[in-house]
Amino acid sequence: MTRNTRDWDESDVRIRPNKKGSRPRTKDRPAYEDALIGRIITVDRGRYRAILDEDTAQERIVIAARARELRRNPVVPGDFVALVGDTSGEPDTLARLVRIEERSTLLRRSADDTDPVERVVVANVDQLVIVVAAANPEPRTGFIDRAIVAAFDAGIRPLLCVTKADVRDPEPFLENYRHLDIDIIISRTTDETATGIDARSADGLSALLSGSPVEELRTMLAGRVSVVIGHSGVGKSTLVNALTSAQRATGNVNAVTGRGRHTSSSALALRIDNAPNGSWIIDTPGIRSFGLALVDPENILNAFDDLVPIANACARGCTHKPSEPKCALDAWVASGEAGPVGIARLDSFRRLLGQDETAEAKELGAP
Ligand SMILES: Nc1nc2c(ncn2[C@@H]2O[C@H](COP(=O)(O)OP(=O)(O)OP(=O)(O)O)[C@@H](O)[C@H]2O)c(=O)[nH]1
Repeated sequence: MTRNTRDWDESDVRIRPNKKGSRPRTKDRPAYEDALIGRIITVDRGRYRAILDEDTAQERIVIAARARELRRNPVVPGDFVALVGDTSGEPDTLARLVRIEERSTLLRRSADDTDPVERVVVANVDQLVIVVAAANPEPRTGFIDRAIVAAFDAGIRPLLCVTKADVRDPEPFLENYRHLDIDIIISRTTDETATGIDARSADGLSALLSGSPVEELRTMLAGRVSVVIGHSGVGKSTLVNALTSAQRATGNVNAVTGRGRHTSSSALALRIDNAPNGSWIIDTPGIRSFGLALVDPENILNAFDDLVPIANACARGCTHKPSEPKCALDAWVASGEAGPVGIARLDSFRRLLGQDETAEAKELGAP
């Protein structure tokens, strides 16, 4: 006779001693209905740091280990997870992570030469902040396009943040993005000490960032969870520090993560200062690529709401690429109804569609 699963606790997980059959059977797993739900902020060598009772007086960081039955399931920053056992967050305690809640979005890093496995990077993010420098290092449209495709495909809103506009005018290269519906923030350093935001970079030096672009970005990130990507040296750390500085100044970052940021090699969720509850930014050191192998063209098309009704006339299975003999988007241009803006939008759409064509295009850093 089966017991009511409500009576079960974690000790009811049946672990069979047999080597081959050590995973508990699905039907025997308890539901953990009394588990607490937390947000994963970072993962470090098999230990998961979750924030519990967020934005309440009981808020605490709990360190957890993954339950045996989840060992094949990646848990990443941004995940909401169910925790049982000691969830006090007291020093030297360890909770047990027993379930990953359903994810609203998921970003994957593509396989590359050194790592053949496609890995999950972050979960449940609303926005992808793509940071590029106007110069030093040079901006690469390939990198940006692939990141935009990855975001559209995952149902995440992309934002483009151009740094170092004090070094070079970014407008000529931004022409490539004016026909996409994405917000662009242009950041620069300033001499105005009264309005500038002093932010430390990854190398420990300070840069005085012009205040208004940082505030514009802060507004766009308000109340949302965003992930930030960019090549080394573009000023990503400087920007993230400008948005999360109060935590660092008060030393909370170390309390939260247990280590200094520059030693961090995994993604890390940080709370944005002077922003409403639930405003988080996830920094992704060293992550330069996203999986584009299985991009669905319809997901890209959906980001171009003016093209959707036109493309509805296409035959089923039309990829909308220029090679399609009867794509309704070509007929629209030929009829003269598209106009110059429509033509530019179609060009942008097709440029993004082309991003999944070659194997090396999977690597965001490819020139
Ligand atoms: N001129 C100028 N320099 C900037 C700007 N933003 C950042 N920098 C400088 O660019 C350098 C690199 O900045 P970081 O923030 O460390 O760059 P990063 O992208 O985090 O680099 P990694 O940590 O290597 O990934 C630092 O010396 C910054 O002070 C800017 O808007 N203008």
